[in-house]
Amino acid sequence: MVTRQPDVDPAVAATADDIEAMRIRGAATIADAAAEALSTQAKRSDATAPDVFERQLRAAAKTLYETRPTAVSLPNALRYVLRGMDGESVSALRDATIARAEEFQRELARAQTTLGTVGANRLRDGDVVMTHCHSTDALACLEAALEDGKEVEAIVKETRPRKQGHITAQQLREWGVPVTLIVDNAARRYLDEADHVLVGADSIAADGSVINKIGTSGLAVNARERGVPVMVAAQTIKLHPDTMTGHTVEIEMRAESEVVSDEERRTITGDADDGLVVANPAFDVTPPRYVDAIVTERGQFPPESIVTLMRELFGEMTGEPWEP
Ligand SMILES: O=P(O)(O)OC[C@H]1O[C@H](OP(=O)(O)O)[C@H](O)[C@@H]1O
Repeated sequence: MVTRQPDVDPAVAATADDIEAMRIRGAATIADAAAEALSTQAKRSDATAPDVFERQLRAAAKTLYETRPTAVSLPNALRYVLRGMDGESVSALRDATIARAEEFQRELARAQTTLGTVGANRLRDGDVVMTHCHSTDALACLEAALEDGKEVEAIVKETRPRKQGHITAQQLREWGVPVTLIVDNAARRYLDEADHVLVGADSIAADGSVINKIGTSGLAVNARERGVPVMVAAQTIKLHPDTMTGHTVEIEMRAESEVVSDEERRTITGDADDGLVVANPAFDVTPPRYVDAIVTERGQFPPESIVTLMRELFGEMTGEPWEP
């Protein structure tokens, strides 16, 4: 459970729980939900003084921030909305915050659509695309290619331990795309049939490293060895400004229950039940040399040049998202 801050609306706390438990998941979807939650906090605030209203909003932001550490879209969303919290009275602050959250959500949706058209330009009619996990940014590229009348096929990696590849497969089948679902271990074999690897990102570091679902880096290394280009679909909300000042991106470690059941654990360890560590990192880091292009709503970039865009969009940012 997320640490509760005082004065946080129950609806905000519920959103935080949903993000933590991954009922709400995917970097862009988390950002959208966080903006929505801040808007809800603003609408429902019982504050009668501006400083109390602001304190409540910052407490809500901190509660949301503490859910999951890796996807930078979450703090970027919180910062964006809180920077619009402007006004001399509670009602002015409320209106400004709600309007800012709506603006953020609108821009988020627009960015994904624009990114999709850029990514689709990299895909040719008849291409086979290998995917990893479930990324709405990556799927936007495929959707735009389909809208352009291109026929594409997909090889979808299952993506252990949570099997989010199934969500990708379901979406692609709804769009009529032929799908071959494979276990993660079959990826290298099937790369011979793929024209592209297409993945999303939870964070992009200043050096162009891509932080995405565990297994992305191994896939990218194998793709390079096989000569298959790796395309990362990531809105600029995924750019991690703190990495410009030397900070690293924290990799979330998740519960062992996602990997083994209690029964499986007992089978392995017997009654002793010690000496077994189950490690479950949710993400890994793909170095820029294995990535061919980062596709954003501002166009596509070689990973090494992404820092230029990062500086232009974010400047040198410091401090926690909820700090003024
Ligand atoms: O923003 P979109 O492209 O939807 O997703 C980006 C990334 O977020 C997901 O993380 P998780 O499932 O929340 O752990 C996956 O790693 C995916 O590639």
